[in-house]
Amino acid sequence: MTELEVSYCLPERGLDVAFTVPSGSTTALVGPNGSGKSSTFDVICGLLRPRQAQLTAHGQRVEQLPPHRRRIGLLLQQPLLFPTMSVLENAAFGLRAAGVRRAEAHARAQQSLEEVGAAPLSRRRPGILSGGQSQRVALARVLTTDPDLLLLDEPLVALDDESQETISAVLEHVLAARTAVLITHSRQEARRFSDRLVVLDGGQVVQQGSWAEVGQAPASAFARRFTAEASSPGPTEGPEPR
Ligand SMILES: Nc1ncnc2c1ncn2[C@@H]1O[C@H](COP(=O)(O)OP(=O)(O)OP(=O)(O)O)[C@@H](O)[C@H]1O
Repeated sequence: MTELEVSYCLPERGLDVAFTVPSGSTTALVGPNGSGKSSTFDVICGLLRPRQAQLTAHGQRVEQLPPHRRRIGLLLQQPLLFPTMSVLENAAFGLRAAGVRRAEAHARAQQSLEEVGAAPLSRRRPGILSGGQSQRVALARVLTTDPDLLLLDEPLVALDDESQETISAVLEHVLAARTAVLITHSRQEARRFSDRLVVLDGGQVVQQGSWAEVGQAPASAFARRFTAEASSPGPTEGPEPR
C-alpha cells in the first residue's frame, strides 16, 4: 500500500519531482547538492506550496492543508526544544497545541518518552540535556502526536559520534513500525535506516526502488556511487570523481 504520493513542479527552481513511499517503508531521499531534497522536504511538510502539486498522504489529498493538519511528524537536524518548558511539557506540546487536555497530553507524552528511552528526563529543562538527549526528546515530541508519516531531515548530522550511535539505535526501533522519509547526504545513514531509495538528480527523480533494485541497475552516476558496496568513501564523504 502506498502511504505517500508526491508530484510537484517548481519551474523557477528547475524541479519536476514525482515519487511514492510505500506504507511501512523508510525511504531515503538522496541526490547531489542542489538536486531538490530540501525543496521536496518543504513541499511534503507544507512550507512550500507549489501551484502545480499533488500530494496524497494516507489516502487523502493534503496539498491544500496547512502543515499542522498533514499528520506528518518532523525531526530536523536541531531539536529546537522550548527552553522554558520541562521535557515532559515539550513532549506534550503538539497535543496541547491541538487542544488536548493536560492530563491526557502528559500521559501520552510520557509514553513517547518511554519509547525513546528518555522517561527519566521528564522533569528536566532542555538547557541541561546533551545533544543526544535533546534529539530523543524531539523525537518523543513527534511521536506523541502519532503522525502517519515521519519526515526526517539529517537527524544525526549535528550530533557527536557517541550520541549518533545512541539515537541511531532509538531511530531503528521507532522506524521499524512506521512509514518514514529520510533526507540525508550520508550513505551510511541511508544504509542503516532505509529500505528504499528515491534518487534525485538535476531536479528530477531519476530512480526509485529498493537498495537491491537501484544497486543492480543504477540509473545515474550518483546512484551507482551511492549504492556501491565498497569500503571507499560515500559520494558526499570524499571528492567527486572527475
Ligand atoms: N529559496 C530558493 N529560491 C530559489 N531557488 C532555490 C531556493 N532554494 C533552493 N533553490 C534551488 O532549487 C534547486 C534545489 O535546491 P535544494 O536546496 O532543494 O536541493 P538539495 O538537494 O537540498 O541541495 P543540498 O544537498 O545542497 O542541500 C537548486 O537549484 C537551488 O538553487
